[in-house]
Amino acid sequence: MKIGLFFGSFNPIHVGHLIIANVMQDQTDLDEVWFVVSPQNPFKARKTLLHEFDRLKMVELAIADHFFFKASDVEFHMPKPSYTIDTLTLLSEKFPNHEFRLIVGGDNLQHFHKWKNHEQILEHFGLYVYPRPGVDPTFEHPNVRFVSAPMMDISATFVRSTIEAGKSIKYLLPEKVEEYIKDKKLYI
Ligand SMILES: Nc1ncnc2c1ncn2[C@@H]1O[C@H](COP(=O)(O)OP(=O)(O)OP(=O)(O)O)[C@@H](O)[C@H]1O
Ligand SMILES: O=C(O)c1ccc[n+]([C@@H]2O[C@H](COP(=O)([O-])O)[C@@H](O)[C@H]2O)c1
Repeated sequence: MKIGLFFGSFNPIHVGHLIIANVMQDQTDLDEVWFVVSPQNPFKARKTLLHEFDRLKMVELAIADHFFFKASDVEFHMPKPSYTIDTLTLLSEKFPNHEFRLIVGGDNLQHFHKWKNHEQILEHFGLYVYPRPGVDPTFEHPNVRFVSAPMMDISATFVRSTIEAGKSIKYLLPEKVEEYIKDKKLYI
């Protein structure tokens, strides 16, 4: 099978992530999308980062009813920060019958040249890119595929700041995730 690996901090998962995954699974040759929750992005500060167990739980709640989506905690058992090439290598060894591609938002292309062994990622795996407002990624490589789909101006940063401001996050993420955040009093 051809698997799209959707790596992310998912702090928290929001409807943007779900729409991206659905477009990738439904409109490309990807059979499944696996959401890989990264404990620590090498480029991001830890300040507002929730514990990875909470982030994984929210991903699981969000995708529970989608047959072709899966959640992965593979990076929880690996050294931190989370370098994508190391995870790709491990997953390829573990699942030799699957072909893996990376799903990324256009913003990630801007700094992609700084990722660990990025040439290897391009050569052996390749990227499926979802457009993101405010970024105009000019990146030419035979293994980089731009998927044309509606842009969404939503981010986990916006979700967190909305919660902090005491405003409603209804419709920004699935109801079950909203309930989890409220029950556990997260991001306040
Ligand atoms: N609205 C969006 N449009 C396109 N790509 C997105 C969007 N939101 C998230 N992504 C992509 O999803 C992946 C995981 O992103 P991440 O979990 O960091 O979400 P985020 O909303 O960008 O978070 P934050 O605001 O905390 O930086 C990344 O590849 C990112 O580019
Ligand atoms: O491998 C790298 O060098 C690398 C550099 C920056 C980001 N990443 C990964 O890219 C993914 C997207 O990160 P984020 O925080 O934007 O969701 C996440 O899994 C990070 O670990 C990976």
